[in-house]
Amino acid sequence: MKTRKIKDHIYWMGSVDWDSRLFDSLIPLPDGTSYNAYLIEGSQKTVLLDTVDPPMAGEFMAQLEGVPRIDYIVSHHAEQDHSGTLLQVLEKYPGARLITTPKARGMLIDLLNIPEEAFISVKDGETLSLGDKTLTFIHTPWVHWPETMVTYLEEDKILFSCDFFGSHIASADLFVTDEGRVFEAAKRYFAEIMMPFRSVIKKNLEKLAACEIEMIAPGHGQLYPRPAFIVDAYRDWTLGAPRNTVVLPHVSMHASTQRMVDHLIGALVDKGVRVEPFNLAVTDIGKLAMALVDAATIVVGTPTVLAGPHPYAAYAAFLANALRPNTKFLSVIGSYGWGGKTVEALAGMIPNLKVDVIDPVLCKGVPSEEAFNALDALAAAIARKHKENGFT
Ligand SMILES: Cc1cc2nc3c(=O)[nH]c(=O)nc-3n(C[C@H](O)[C@H](O)[C@H](O)COP(=O)(O)O)c2cc1C
Repeated sequence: MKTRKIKDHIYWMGSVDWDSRLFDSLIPLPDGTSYNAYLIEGSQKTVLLDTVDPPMAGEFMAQLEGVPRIDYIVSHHAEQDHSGTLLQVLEKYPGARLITTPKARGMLIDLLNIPEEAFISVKDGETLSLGDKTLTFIHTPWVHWPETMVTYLEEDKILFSCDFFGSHIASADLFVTDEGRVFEAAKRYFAEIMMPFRSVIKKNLEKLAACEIEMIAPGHGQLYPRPAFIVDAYRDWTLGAPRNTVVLPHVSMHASTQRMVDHLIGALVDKGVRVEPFNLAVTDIGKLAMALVDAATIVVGTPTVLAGPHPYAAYAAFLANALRPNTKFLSVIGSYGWGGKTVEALAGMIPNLKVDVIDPVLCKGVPSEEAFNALDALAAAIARKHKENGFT
């Protein structure tokens, strides 16, 4: 992809990664992603905002061939998908100074061996004049590492937000054209990357409310010409109450747990509770993460395997614990052959979740009438608790 003009003297640079299907060796990328860098030419100084993932360096450096001078490079975030090409850029522009938060300075030295003399550390709210354009650096810690910041371009009212408000989408459209599609991708991104830091993100959103923003230019995905769309979505994901929804990650080897899951889905639907089941043997964990953003209850469906939960169920519990959703209730259902500590093991895996545990439903072998009745009672208890809490 070539450099693209956003407005006079403001350009998108970077790389659209159409084919990547896994990020951080963990996160599924059904729609690829992009690594966005930006170039701003002021009347006196030129600044580059971020770089690209090292495998994309060739494409990025080719874009820089037409750029004779860079005075400053802003590194919003030390993670390599944005910072990984900094050394090459500094080599090409040895006079350029690298602008970061004080924390990012240390991290970039540790991660990339960037020489100390390249840095200028900026305070929260510090400004930099490019002549006719003014940049304000706003520290936004834990979006999603401790060192992160964003840049506000005052004259053009553009927020360069790096991972904040990002989405993993590869597209030839520079700007968001389909808000529905981007909503889904941005919610997935929020769930996987931002959700563990929900409370600090809330504070960072409040901080940004002071800026009049006409466009958001993130580090991944398309640019937002209507920023309210994504800012409102972030407010909802961080401030909103959980919904009247059960997320039901489950796995079954010989169909007994599966029959329990099927029964519970029907019982919950009868009681007016939405259900999002995820068969862990085939599921995309990004979809599971996304569903956790606003689910009031998690029910894990698992057989007992070697005295504990099936490893896929353990993985789902571990993931939910790491992502720290705002879930309020949790239960476990499943089949066993002779005995074990499935519930105790799962309960020990979720110390971060502030949930009330609703009585589990375990049954020996294939589910009996008694087990189905217990599942009906579980569905009724969930529906009652959701109603008592006003979850809609
Ligand atoms: C590899 C393996 C290990 C198992 N380990 C246990 C166990 O430790 N304790 C137990 O009660 N049942 C154990 N079982 C039996 C299953 O829990 C039992 O067959 C259950 O009904 C399977 O549920 P499913 O049909 O949903 O897969 C094991 C089964 C398999 C295949």
